[in-house]
Amino acid sequence: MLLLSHRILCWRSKRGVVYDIYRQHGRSSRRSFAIATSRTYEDAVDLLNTLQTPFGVLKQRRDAGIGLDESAKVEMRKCLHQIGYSQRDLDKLNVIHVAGTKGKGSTCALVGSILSKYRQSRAMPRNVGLFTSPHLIAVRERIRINSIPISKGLFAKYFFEVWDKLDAASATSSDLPSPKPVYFRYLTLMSYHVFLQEGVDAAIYEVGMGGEFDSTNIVDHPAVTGISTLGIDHVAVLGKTIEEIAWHKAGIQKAGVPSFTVKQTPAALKVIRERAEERHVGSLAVLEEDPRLRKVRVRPNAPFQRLNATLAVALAETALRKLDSTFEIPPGALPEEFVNGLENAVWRGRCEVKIEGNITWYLDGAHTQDSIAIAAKWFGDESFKKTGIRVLIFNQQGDRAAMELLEGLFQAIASQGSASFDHVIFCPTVPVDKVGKRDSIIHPTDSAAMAGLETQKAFARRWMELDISSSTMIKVLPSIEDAVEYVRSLEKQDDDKVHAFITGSVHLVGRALGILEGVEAL
Ligand SMILES: Nc1ncnc2c1ncn2[C@@H]1O[C@H](COP(=O)(O)OP(=O)(O)OP(=O)(O)O)[C@@H](O)[C@H]1O
Ligand SMILES: [Mg+2]
Ligand SMILES: [Mg+2]
Repeated sequence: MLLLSHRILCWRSKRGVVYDIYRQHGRSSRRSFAIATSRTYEDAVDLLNTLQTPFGVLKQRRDAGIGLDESAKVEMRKCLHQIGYSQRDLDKLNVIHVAGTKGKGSTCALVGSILSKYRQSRAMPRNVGLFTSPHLIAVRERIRINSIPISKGLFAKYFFEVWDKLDAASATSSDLPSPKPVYFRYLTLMSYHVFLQEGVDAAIYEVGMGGEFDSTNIVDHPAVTGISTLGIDHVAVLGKTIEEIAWHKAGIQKAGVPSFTVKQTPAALKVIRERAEERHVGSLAVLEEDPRLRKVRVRPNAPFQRLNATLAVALAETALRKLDSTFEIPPGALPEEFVNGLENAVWRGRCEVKIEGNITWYLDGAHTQDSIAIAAKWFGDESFKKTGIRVLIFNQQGDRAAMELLEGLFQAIASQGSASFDHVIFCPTVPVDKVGKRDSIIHPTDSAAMAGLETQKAFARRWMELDISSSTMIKVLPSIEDAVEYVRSLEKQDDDKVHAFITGSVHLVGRALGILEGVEAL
């Protein structure tokens, strides 16, 4: 059913959930006015997807130069109260809060893995929560307990509990009905509910965007805060300079709370120090690579990952001391739990290698200039000395300077010598002719450009200009499924080794992993 008036757009989903979208002052907000008749995980994800901000609205905001402000935090605090918690309840979570341009998710996963080892050996913490973004395959990957994504059943239960509490608060309020928090805010709110209900006493939070105005930044007394490597990303929202970006990220530091960062450019570090002082943090330490990591096999064994591990060690140690004031690491080598935690941490889709017969898949979701250079170097180190056919699969359709990203990738590959790709494939992340999985529906993309594969065709033209000397086959394919099939057909034709590098977007890598493994979540 689809009813359309100039004020209200209303539709009924297959499962009988009715939604409406009110158009107010040119901006849309949503509110469910009928009770869902069915409340499965799928229903929850469908409802959650209605909270995504449409591409057009994002674009309008960007074009008008509207940046971030306090509003997300104001709304989050209000909603936290509406779902039955006080600010002080969040202190029970002993939050480990991580901001940064690159390495946030990896650092969070490393901390989670270390704490999980202590949970096994000493029952401290009792339960470890991990909130990260974006997800690779299923949205429930964003909320983990003891490293495992919460089940579909738990996701649905907590999703609808939050939904109902917000509806009830809205119904009893004398104010106009307030729209639900948007997608990321809703998930953040829900994560607090999940962790508090499930007895989590150490919760690791990856910032969504920036830090100062992020919806994760409403915890007044975290156990510790960490700022990973800073660089340039999200310039439309955070600013074009490293100082502006650092200002946002350094806004997670809190009064009386220890703060850690890693070595940064002097300009970034200056801002972090100023913000630490302004906030009266407990202490600020700027970490160089931890010498105790020399004997630890972090994966990949690259400087950037050892720096993430350095930060993770400091964050985990501080959190453990918060849980047990007598906790101390003996001088010298790292304790077994730290070593095992670091060596066995799993963070999918980042520098990941998968072998399938003669095909080796190299998957990395890098999508900034700095990280794509690192990913290209990693691929070169892993594959250039080996014989076989080399394939690149690339996409980037978010709010980024995608062409510069592609050029950066080309340069980073070219700078490693004469090896190059035999096949280069550009494809959209969500197939244009197939219905995408509901977990991977991303509204903030330009659907018109996507339908015509305009972005991918432009990538192909640019690669052709850059790659003048080579005999590379350049292709635009309608979906990542087709790209995977294409690579598999190469293996069949030549019976040769194939090295396939998939990069440029976390969403692309996630979808590829879903196809390769046929799983619903990672
Ligand atoms: N410290 C680092 N410095 C530079 N690049 C890094 C660093 N850590 C990781 N990377 C690169 O960035 C990619 C993404 O890493 P990760 O998921 O940890 O970052 P993130 O900050 O969570 O990024 P996102 O913006 O996707 O949330 C990795 O696959 C790797 O290529
Ligand atoms: Mg990011
Ligand atoms: Mg991340």
